[in-house]
Amino acid sequence: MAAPALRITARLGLALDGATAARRREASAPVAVPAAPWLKKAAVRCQRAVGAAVAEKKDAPVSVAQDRSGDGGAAPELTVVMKFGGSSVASAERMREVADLILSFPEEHPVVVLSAMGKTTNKLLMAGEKAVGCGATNVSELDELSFVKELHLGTLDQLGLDRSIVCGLLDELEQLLKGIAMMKELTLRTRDYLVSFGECMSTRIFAALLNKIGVKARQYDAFDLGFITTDDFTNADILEATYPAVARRLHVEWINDPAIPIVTGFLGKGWRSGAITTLGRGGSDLTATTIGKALGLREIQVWKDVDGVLTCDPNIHPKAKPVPYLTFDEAAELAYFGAQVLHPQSMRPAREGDVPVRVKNSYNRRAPGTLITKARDMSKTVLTSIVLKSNITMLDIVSTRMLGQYGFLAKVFSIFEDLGISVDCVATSEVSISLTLDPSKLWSCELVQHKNELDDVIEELEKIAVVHLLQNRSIISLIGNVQRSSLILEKAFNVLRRNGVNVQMISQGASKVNISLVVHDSEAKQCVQALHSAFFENGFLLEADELDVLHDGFTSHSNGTIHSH
Ligand SMILES: Nc1ncnc2c1ncn2[C@@H]1O[C@H](COP(=O)(O)OP(=O)(O)O)[C@@H](O)[C@H]1O
Ligand SMILES: N[C@@H](CC(=O)OP(=O)(O)O)C(=O)O
Repeated sequence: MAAPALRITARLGLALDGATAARRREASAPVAVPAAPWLKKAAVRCQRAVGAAVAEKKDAPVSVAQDRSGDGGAAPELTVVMKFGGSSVASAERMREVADLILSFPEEHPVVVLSAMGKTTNKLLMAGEKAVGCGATNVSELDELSFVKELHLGTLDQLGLDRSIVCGLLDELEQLLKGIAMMKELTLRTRDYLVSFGECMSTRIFAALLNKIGVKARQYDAFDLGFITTDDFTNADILEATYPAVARRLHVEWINDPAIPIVTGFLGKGWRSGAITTLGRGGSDLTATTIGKALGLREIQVWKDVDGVLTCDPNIHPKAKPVPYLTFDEAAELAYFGAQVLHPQSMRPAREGDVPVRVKNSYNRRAPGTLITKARDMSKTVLTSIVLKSNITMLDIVSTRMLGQYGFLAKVFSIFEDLGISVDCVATSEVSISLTLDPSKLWSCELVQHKNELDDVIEELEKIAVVHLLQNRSIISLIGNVQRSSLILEKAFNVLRRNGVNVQMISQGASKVNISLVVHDSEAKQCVQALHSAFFENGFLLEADELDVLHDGFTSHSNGTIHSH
């Protein structure tokens, strides 16, 4: 396709209203908080319990929880959010490590947000899918149900905690799966209820662990804490009412009875249905940033299993390295365009509340991680990170000139709006539009599988245009300083040309941090690897000063040339 004359990038997140009959799961009984006070005595017990578990590890010094109330009087303010993802709390040992990690910051008064343990969410989803076809009597035998039971009960046993902490939830889970088997149906609403068990159990176990070692903790289900969302099951958006509700509840209970809040990530309550909703896969990051904004905290820490946001997905390129600083815009763009490390919407509350986000490694706590803030010095920045989003559907739409340019663009986008389909990248010329469709709004399956939705779009578009459907495409996003776009593009296209890759669409975001290139799926990984080598491994970025000179020379002398590095 010829390169379009004018390029814009647009995102249309289109909400589907899922008003359904109200039904809500009863909030589970809160974890009992032992009488042990939030005081120095607790520190001694913490040292014994947690210290014993990790004392031999040289890189994980145990610092003991101090008297966090300072003068022993009024509770100090909550200071940070610490969010731990599934990989950070995947086992009893990991839970102990995370408890130790939290206690190693005695000066902090954290709100803790947890995801489900390990791969629990995937297992629950798989159990649900299988239950649809297996018959109610066979539900108890489902491997995935056994896995989830064994993981949680085994973890309680290893931590010396009472199995009753999750028994009620496990019974309820089995009942739900039997219900799915009887109905032979798994709706989006039921999926959310189903996966909620993961976070409900991990937080209860972790709160009980902290309480056992003498650190007062209080478990909260986000759907009871004040997380109010749209009723878009599996991909709900957080509503404004959430912020004051969450702030009030956490603040008042902390002041009256200081105990570390342990909050379920990922979950909310639909404002119309009153049912449990989820915030999209990886949504616990969004839970954390929402709490950070609600309470106006000093920092939001997102603890992962990598040393921060990396220059690319480490599964694509093992030489990916940590990016020390990012802006909210860069991080949002990176997440939106497919970097699994952060939830796409998670930067929004942090940016609105201007609360810095730190991405850290719970397996390597000394690593500095990535600090994400509103602004940073971009003067030496060329490229920050390369992101790949695969299995994308692309549409080339060429006007049949039945409409003027304005009418054409408006009509095309109104078709997507009416059908509730999100658009990722757009490149336009006067009479044509190329765009990619965003599969991320859909739950673990790609848009291309939703044949009817696509057929409807194409049928509507064909009333005003000639439409070509191009599947199995990938978007490679170059996140960086788009003020240096000529330099980035020159280098990128050199690499792509050397690798014989034909770029099918190019789009530069208005946010000035992202250039997106669309290539065929089959070439995409190899492209990212070659681009990573060129930009990050051959001293290219170390020559930023030199690039400055070249860049300035280029802009001030229009006939100047930039040498390929
Ligand atoms: N640019 C990137 N930087 C860091 N990690 C990335 C990137 N792209 C993909 N990843 C993947 O994201 C994973 C961390 O995100 P995630 O699994 O959601 O963490 P958690 O479950 O701990 O919240 C890493 O293990 C890594 O494989
Ligand atoms: N457990 C949910 C929510 C989440 O945020 O998980 P994680 O932090 O492990 O990506 C999921 O798997 O999507």
